[in-house]
Amino acid sequence: MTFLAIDIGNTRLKWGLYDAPRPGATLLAHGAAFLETIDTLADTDWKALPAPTTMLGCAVAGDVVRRRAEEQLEIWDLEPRWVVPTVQDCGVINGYEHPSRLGADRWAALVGARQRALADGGRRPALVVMVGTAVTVDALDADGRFLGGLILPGFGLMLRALEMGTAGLKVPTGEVVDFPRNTSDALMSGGAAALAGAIERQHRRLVQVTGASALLLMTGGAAVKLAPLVQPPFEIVDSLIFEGLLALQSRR
Ligand SMILES: Nc1ncnc2c1ncn2[C@@H]1O[C@H](COP(=O)(O)OP(=O)(O)OP(=O)(O)O)[C@@H](O)[C@H]1O
Ligand SMILES: CC(C)(CO)[C@@H](O)C(=O)NCCC(=O)O
Ligand SMILES: [K+]
Repeated sequence: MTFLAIDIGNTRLKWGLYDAPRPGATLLAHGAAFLETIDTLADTDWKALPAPTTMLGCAVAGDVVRRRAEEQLEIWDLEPRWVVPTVQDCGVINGYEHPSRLGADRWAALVGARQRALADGGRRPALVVMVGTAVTVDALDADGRFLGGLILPGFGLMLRALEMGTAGLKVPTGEVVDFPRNTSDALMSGGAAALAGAIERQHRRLVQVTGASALLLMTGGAAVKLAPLVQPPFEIVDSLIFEGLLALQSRR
């Protein structure tokens, strides 16, 4: 009963093949592909994979990209299924004004975070941070209620905006440092400080509002860039979205 989890973001498609569709399943194989290259997955990364029995994905890059992914899935006898956020699932209550308009990746990550909070005794709120093309900072209280969250530009979008809107800010990628003394480091550190500040602020608010010490879980390709700056103790969980997809699939 193998299970394929897919996360289509705005930059890359990430996939993971598990030995079963349930939390705690073993990851058998995984990979990532930039959206420009996903049309070759069936002929490359997926070609020699054992056929998945079921799949569940979250896709936030639009219908066209999702359909391109579905074409690649045709090598297997598989019904493509995609997450649509609901009012409640797997112990998470969706507080969005229009629950289905919440990003499916955010919903999956919240479900994954709730699984971890429950494993941790269940009485801790959690702040769920995804650092991808866009950055999201989502708050979950101790009862699994999604209180709401922020959407910010990711590193790439921030840098591109500064590049496009100025004459003199076209420079190579820099490092995150406290007091930058060249343009590259100033840009990279500025972006990192903006994101770290938002994360710390939401974490502080969540602790104030819930009166409990909140878990801080970070995921996404660029989460490691923030690690040196973020003050509250945090855990980087690369597979957070996949963990949510496993939980969502297991209760169907
Ligand atoms: N020149 C750059 N310098 C530093 N960071 C960059 C640059 N270009 C892009 N990035 C950042 O790298 C990250 C993209 O990494 P990655 O593809 O691993 O993210 P991701 O989690 O797969 O994103 P998504 O899920 O949105 O597709 C984004 O945060 C992006 O903003
Ligand atoms: C915010 C992103 C881009 C993060 O990947 C995605 O979750 C998305 O497109 N969300 C839809 C809008 C929303 O979540 O309010
Ligand atoms: K993402």
